[in-house]
Amino acid sequence: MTRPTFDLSVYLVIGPGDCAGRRMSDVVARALAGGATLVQLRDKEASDHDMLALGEALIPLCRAARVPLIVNDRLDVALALGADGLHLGQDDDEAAAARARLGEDRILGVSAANAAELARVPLYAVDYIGVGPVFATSSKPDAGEAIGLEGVAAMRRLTDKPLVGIGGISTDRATAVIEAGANGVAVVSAIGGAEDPAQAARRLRDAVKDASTGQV
Ligand SMILES: Cc1ncc(COP(=O)(O)OP(=O)(O)O)c(N)n1
Ligand SMILES: Cc1nc(C(=O)O)sc1CCOP(=O)(O)O
Ligand SMILES: [Mg+2]
Repeated sequence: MTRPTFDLSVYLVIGPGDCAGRRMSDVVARALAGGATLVQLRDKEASDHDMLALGEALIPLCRAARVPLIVNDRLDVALALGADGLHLGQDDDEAAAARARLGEDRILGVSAANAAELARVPLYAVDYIGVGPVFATSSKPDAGEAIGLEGVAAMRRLTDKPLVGIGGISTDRATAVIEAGANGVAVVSAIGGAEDPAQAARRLRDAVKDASTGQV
């Protein structure tokens, strides 16, 4: 096994509570049909046991779409599930230790909102950086102050690592996030809360593609 290739363009971050009363697996299936390029299972309330069951429902969908499945926060669940990767924040497990347990064949992402947080990231150990909240969000009550597009641009100047913007990103705002220097957009409500998750994913993907081809 080698590290899965991954595409940050349209990164769906999702849990059962983010799906407007629908089954999470149905929403994820629709998002994948529309072109979501990466999926993260994120449920802050679930037990590890329940998280594992949720992940087991997503694995076949993601495998069929050849889209990596990332687990939020929980290294042991990611390993038990055979997930493709793990996402850690500044207050989660330490990234270098996580890399040692994950091995070289899984994707590891971390969050960093500014230069001070980036300085704490062992860049050699990580594959991408989640940057946010770019805009105000109601999907993460403990998110800090929005860093804005200037915050994304500042992070771009500080590192060559792949960056994915997160927080309050809609289709209308995706272009600006890419133009500010992100390689992709991570969203909860823009897809999870959309009436048509496939259409939402498709529109985000088109917006990211158009904005990316405009970059040098
Ligand atoms: C792609 C991506 N970027 C950032 C985050 C946020 O991670 P974290 O700061 O650990 O917050 P929680 O998601 O754990 O509440 C993310 N999950 N994904
Ligand atoms: C999971 C998460 N992390 C954030 C960060 O800033 O690190 S913001 C966020 C929630 C993003 O949800 P929505 O797309 O609905 O705004
Ligand atoms: Mg976390």
